[in-house]
Amino acid sequence: MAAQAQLTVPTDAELLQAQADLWRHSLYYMTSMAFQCAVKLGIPTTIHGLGGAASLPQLVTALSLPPAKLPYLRRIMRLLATSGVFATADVDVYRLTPISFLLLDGVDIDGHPSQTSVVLAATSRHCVEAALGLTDWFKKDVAGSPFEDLHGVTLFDGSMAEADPEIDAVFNEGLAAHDNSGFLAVLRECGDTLFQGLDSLTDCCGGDGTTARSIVEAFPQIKCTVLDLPRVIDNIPTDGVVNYVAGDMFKLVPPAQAVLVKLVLHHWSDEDCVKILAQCKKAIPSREEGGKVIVIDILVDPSSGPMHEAELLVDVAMMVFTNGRQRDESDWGEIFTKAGFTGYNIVKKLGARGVFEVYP
Ligand SMILES: C[S@@+](CC[C@H](N)C(=O)[O-])C[C@H]1O[C@@H](n2cnc3c(N)ncnc32)[C@H](O)[C@@H]1O
Repeated sequence: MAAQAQLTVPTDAELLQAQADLWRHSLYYMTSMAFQCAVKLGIPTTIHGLGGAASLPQLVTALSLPPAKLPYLRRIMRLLATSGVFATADVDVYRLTPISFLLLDGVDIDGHPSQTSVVLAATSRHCVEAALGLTDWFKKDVAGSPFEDLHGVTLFDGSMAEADPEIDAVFNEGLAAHDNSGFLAVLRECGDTLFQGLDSLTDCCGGDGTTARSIVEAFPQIKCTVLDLPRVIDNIPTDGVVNYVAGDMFKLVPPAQAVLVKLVLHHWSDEDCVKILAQCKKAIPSREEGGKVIVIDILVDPSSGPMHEAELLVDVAMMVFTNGRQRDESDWGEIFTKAGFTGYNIVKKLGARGVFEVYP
């Protein structure tokens, strides 16, 4: 007879806590949907327009909602205030928090463009349906992500744009808003270590050149080149500040003293990361001549407290939506070694992101 595990019966207090935790885990999506609803209604921007704090009746009027919806709005706002999206200033009065500051339409806060499109993309029907397909996907022997398996298209490539240009635009807007945020903090916290003394830099997958332009602004001596796919580069007007090169990072990375790879590698499998980094290595001189690759990407770190849950959520999101993953230090060390690098240094952990220098 198979051995039966000995069950230790939980205490009453533990069982009551377990029931509450079970509700939380089963209903977390209510927070996501309430969050999406607040963004779609434009509540952060409306509170901002009302001077930074607003009562429920003020919100109902400003948003042109039926007055009978006020008690329902109260319940949504109460949940979102408990989750830190808003704060309560007084009874039934809400104000903005750092999260809702990131959701103001058309307001760029210290280089963080509005993140509304990130919320709309992440909570879109396409993404939620892909997550609902996780169980079926596990049972099938397929190579692509649950998103590809369900929708038959790959996120962020031409196939998505062809199948549904409208949602593709939301995803790309969300990606740009996400990736362009926080770079001024990198410049402030470790700009000198990373960029002082460099004469040239290639931003590999640098998109529209936003990052490269802020580097040149802070370090005008650096000759900056942005590499991206022809379909991206062909739509960028030349600006005289940065040199734009259309190409494929799997074939050639334009040579420079340093190559920057920011929020790129987490979209790719380990095998592809090794190929990309090997091309980056070919583009730079020896370590003695100052050659290095700067990698800025998510660094999963169990000691990062509440940040760690976010790191794990974006890891599973990568698994559901793409073929990429988030990596801990040993994962990063392994792909750096496999790509032929001799060492690396973690210059700083900024939020969930690690800033690495990787040496040839
Ligand atoms: C996640 S974004 C990069 C974000 C950017 N480094 C930033 O921090 O703002 C991905 C970019 O990689 C580009 N890309 C994808 N495949 C590429 C390839 N094979 N060669 C060059 N660029 C590529 C895409 O066009 C897109 O602009």
